[in-house]
Amino acid sequence: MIVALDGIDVTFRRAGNDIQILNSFSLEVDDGEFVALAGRSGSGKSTAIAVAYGRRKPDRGVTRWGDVELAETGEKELQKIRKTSIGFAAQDALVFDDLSVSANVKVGGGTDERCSELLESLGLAGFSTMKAGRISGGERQRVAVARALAKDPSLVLMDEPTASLDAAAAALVIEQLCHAAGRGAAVLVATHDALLEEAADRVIEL
Ligand SMILES: Nc1ncnc2c1ncn2[C@@H]1O[C@H](COP(=O)(O)OP(=O)(O)OP(=O)(O)O)[C@@H](O)[C@H]1O
Repeated sequence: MIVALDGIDVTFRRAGNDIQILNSFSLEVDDGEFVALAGRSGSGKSTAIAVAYGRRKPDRGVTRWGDVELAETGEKELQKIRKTSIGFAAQDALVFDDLSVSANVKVGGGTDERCSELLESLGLAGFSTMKAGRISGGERQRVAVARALAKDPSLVLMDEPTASLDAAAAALVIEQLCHAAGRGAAVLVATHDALLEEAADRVIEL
């Protein structure tokens, strides 16, 4: 599902001043395309991902998922589309400590088979019955990635999905992102990771 941001402005108020983070920012990610959103810390990458997911309403500009314009669509309908078609992992992705690793992935939907396959591909097969509260930060990050991909979404939006990972674990995540684009999903990922930028079809600098 193509995601398009068109002429987006976002301004935050800080210490009594308005700071414009996004200024007429536009991007479009096509089906089957893997795009990395790069830029220095504080440049607005997370903000752009939040706008693309409809988590943050821009001050100006239009966001579209396919032919759905977010500002003109009710929250209930947006929620339905998110549930069926969008795989999202925030920078601080929520992992439920009291659920097992596999139950955490199943929260994202998808078949049991697909969830197991993702755990395997992301190097987590040995952890599937463990409570998520007992696994490491990097393992939690991969659980969040697996959950976002479990339903084979047609749009993938992630914020720094390899930030807590070493190169070997990051490579597993990157491979799954390439795989998602390969089966036709639009993939947009905010990142600082040079390996991820290298793997992307296109890098947009903020
Ligand atoms: N709700 C908010 N209120 C005020 N300022 C905010 C808010 N959210 C973000 N900002 C500011 O907007 C700027 C952009 O933030 P954002 O998180 O989008 O950057 P980023 O490029 O993702 O950074 P990083 O690479 O460090 O994660 C930062 O200076 C941040 O402090």
